[in-house]
Amino acid sequence: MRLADLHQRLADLGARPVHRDAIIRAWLQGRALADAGTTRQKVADVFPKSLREGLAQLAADLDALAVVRSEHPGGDGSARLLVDIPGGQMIETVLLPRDGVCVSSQVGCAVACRFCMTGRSGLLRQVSSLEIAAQVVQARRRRPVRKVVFMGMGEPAHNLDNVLEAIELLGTHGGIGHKNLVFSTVGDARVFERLPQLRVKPGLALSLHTTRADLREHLLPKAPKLSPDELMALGEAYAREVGYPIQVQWTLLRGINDGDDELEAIPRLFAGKYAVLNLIPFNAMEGEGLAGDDYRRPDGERIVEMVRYLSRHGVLTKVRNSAGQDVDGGCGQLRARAERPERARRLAVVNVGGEGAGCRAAAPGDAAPG
Ligand SMILES: C[S@@+](CC[C@H](N)C(=O)[O-])C[C@H]1O[C@@H](n2cnc3c(N)ncnc32)[C@H](O)[C@@H]1O
Ligand code: SF4
Repeated sequence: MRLADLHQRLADLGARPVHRDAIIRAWLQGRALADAGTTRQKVADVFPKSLREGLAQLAADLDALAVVRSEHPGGDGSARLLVDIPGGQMIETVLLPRDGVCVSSQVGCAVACRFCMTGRSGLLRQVSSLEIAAQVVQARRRRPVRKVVFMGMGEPAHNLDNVLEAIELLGTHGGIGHKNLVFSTVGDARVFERLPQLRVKPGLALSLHTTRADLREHLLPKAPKLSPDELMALGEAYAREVGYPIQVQWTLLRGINDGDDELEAIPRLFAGKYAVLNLIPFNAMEGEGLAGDDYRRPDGERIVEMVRYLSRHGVLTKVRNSAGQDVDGGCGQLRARAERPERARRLAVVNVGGEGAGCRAAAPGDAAPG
């Protein structure tokens, strides 16, 4: 369901724009639709009878957009939700520490990054704007939400209309600060055209992973063929326009993008740019045929060394640990496990202890970089 469908539905029930907006606000804030006014009495006073009578069914239909199948609390204060969406598909939504939520924008993903579980299946289905918003609603029913990061399953640039509609909705009626909406992408020309035109301009996280164009083409085989230099230039223009820095994402793969060559090239790439660097230690799972069979994360000492070197050379660098690693923290892993119960018993999460992939425990914008 998209916003136009909801508007039509409310109009058919006799809602005037002011009623419609009050109902959408109540929904996005995780309140009952019947509490859209300040009191039930007030709703009864101001809403037409047809609308009052239709609210229960509408609430049920909105609830069906994202149904929490199971909750998996992590030791770090996060919780992974396995969520059913209409049509028999499952997605992951992650409640982050410090009032954040990480939402999924697609079931599967066509970019096929070699280190990502979600990319293994290819694209299975787009997640609609209201299904994205419904993930935030589910989060708000559990805890306060002040930040929404699009770092769950899927590539937001490949579902742009739905993601941008969700961003506009969350940044207006949803009451989320614009820079606290974080659009995470491998980079796509359409993103850099469309984001500046939005009323609600989100923060931008750019999944770069390397300074080398050839390595990037290998790691992200179906990402648009924009070089790291081009991506940084496009990100820089957006960051200057909106006034908040690009968050450059770098999934750390031992022996692949953690070498001295990258360390020397990163400060050159970042020189003069309004950007911060998030190093994300690779999150792996055991088991044949699962993402990351060939990858490892660097050891802790190397990661510390990298942060020190980069900080000394003027790059604001943070290590971003994923939320809920003790519960299949890598993006798409919980879903994969749920879809393969017979295999699940043979699997074990390799990297436990609060580090890994997908949704950051400390989401971009959460803490001062450096
Ligand atoms: C799951 S993606 C979703 C958003 C978007 N498709 C993107 O790539 O930016 C969010 C982040 O998770 C990271 N990621 C995916 N799989 C990972 C893994 N196994 N370990 C660490 N980070 C991972 C990606 O590199 C990306 O920066
Ligand atoms: S990292 Fe992002 S773009 Fe790459 S496959 Fe996973 S979800 Fe898709």
